[in-house]
Amino acid sequence: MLSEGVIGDDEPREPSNQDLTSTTGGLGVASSLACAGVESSLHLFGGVFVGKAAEAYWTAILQLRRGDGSCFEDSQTGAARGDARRADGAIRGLKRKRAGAVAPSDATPRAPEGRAAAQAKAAGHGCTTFVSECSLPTEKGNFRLRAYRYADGVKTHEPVVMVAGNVRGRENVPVRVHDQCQTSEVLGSKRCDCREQLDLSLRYIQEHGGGAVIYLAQEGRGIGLANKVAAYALQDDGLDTVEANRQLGFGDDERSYECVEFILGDMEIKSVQLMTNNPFKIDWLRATGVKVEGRIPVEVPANEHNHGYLEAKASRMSHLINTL
Ligand SMILES: Nc1nc2c(ncn2[C@@H]2O[C@H](COP(=O)(O)OP(=O)(O)OP(=O)(O)O)[C@@H](O)[C@H]2O)c(=O)[nH]1
Repeated sequence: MLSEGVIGDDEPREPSNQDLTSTTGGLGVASSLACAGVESSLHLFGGVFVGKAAEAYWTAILQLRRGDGSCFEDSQTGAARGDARRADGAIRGLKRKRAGAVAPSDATPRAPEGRAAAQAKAAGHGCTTFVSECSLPTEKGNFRLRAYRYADGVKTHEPVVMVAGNVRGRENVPVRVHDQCQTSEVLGSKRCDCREQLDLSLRYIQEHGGGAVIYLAQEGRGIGLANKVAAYALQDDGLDTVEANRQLGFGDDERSYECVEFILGDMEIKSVQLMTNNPFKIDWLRATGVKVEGRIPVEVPANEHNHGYLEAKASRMSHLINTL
C-alpha cells in the first residue's frame, strides 16, 4: 500500500489568491477531436441557442467573469441569479427538444448526444477553482483529498480528487473520472456497477504506484438523483437505461467534463491512462484537451440485479465489458 499520496512535494495548502483566481480556459472550442487508437462514431446534429434565452445565458456567464477571466460566483447580483435561472430553464427546454429531435429508434451504439455534446463539453463556459487539500485515511489506504469548486453561471458543483503517490509532472498517470452514484455508493444498491468501479479504481492506484480519482457530483449521468429514481422506475417496467432517459426527456448522457482539464493541469499531471470502460468518455475528455494516452479497464463481475443493465451499457452505449 502506498503512503499517503501527494501531488508533488507540496505541503497541504490553504487557498491562495492565485488559487482562487485561476480558472478554466474560457470560451474555447474543442482543441482536439482526434482519437488515436479509440473507435469513435460521433454523429453530427446541431442546435441553435438564440433570442432572450441565449442573451440571459450569456449575461449570466459574463457576470460570473471578471475582465481578467477569474471567477467570482459569490458576488452574483440578484439580476444575474434571475438571468441564470431563466437561462437554466431555457437550457432544460433546449435539452428536451434536442432529446426529442435526436432520439433514434434503432439500437445502434452511438456517442450519447453525438458530436454536439462532445463540443459542448469542450466549449469551456465555466470556472474551476482550487479550494483546499487535506489528508484522507481510508479503508483502501491513505490518500490526499483535494477540493475544487466549479461554476458555470447556471449551476455549481464541488469536484474532489483522491490522490495517491507522487503524480506531479508525471505522464501516463492512472486516472479515474468517476461520477456520483448515491444509490450504490451510499445506499448499497446492486442495480449498477458504480461503487465497485470506484473501489477498484482506488485500490488500483494504491497498488500501482499512484494515481488519482476525480469524483464529480453528476448523479445519474447528470440528470440528478430524483430523475435517476424515475429512470429506475421505468426500468422496473421494462425499459433499458437509455430508453428510460429518453422517455423522461433527457439526453442519453447529460454529464460535463469541462473541469477535468483544469484539475489535471492544477496537479501538473501531464497525461493519463484513463480508468474506464466507456470509449466515449475518452473522446469527451480528449475534446476538452485532456491528454489520454491509453485505457485501463474497470470491469467488475455482474450480479443477478445488474446483469441486464450492464448488457444495455455494452450494447446501447458501447461500453467495453468482457465480464458478461
Ligand atoms: N440516468 C441513469 N444514470 C445511471 C443509471 N445507472 C447508473 N447511473 C449513473 O451513471 C453514472 C456512471 O455512468 P456509467 O454509465 O455507469 O459509466 P461511465 O462513467 O460512462 O463509464 P465508466 O468510466 O466505464 O464507469 C453515475 O452517475 C450513476 O449515478 C441509470 O439507470 N440511469
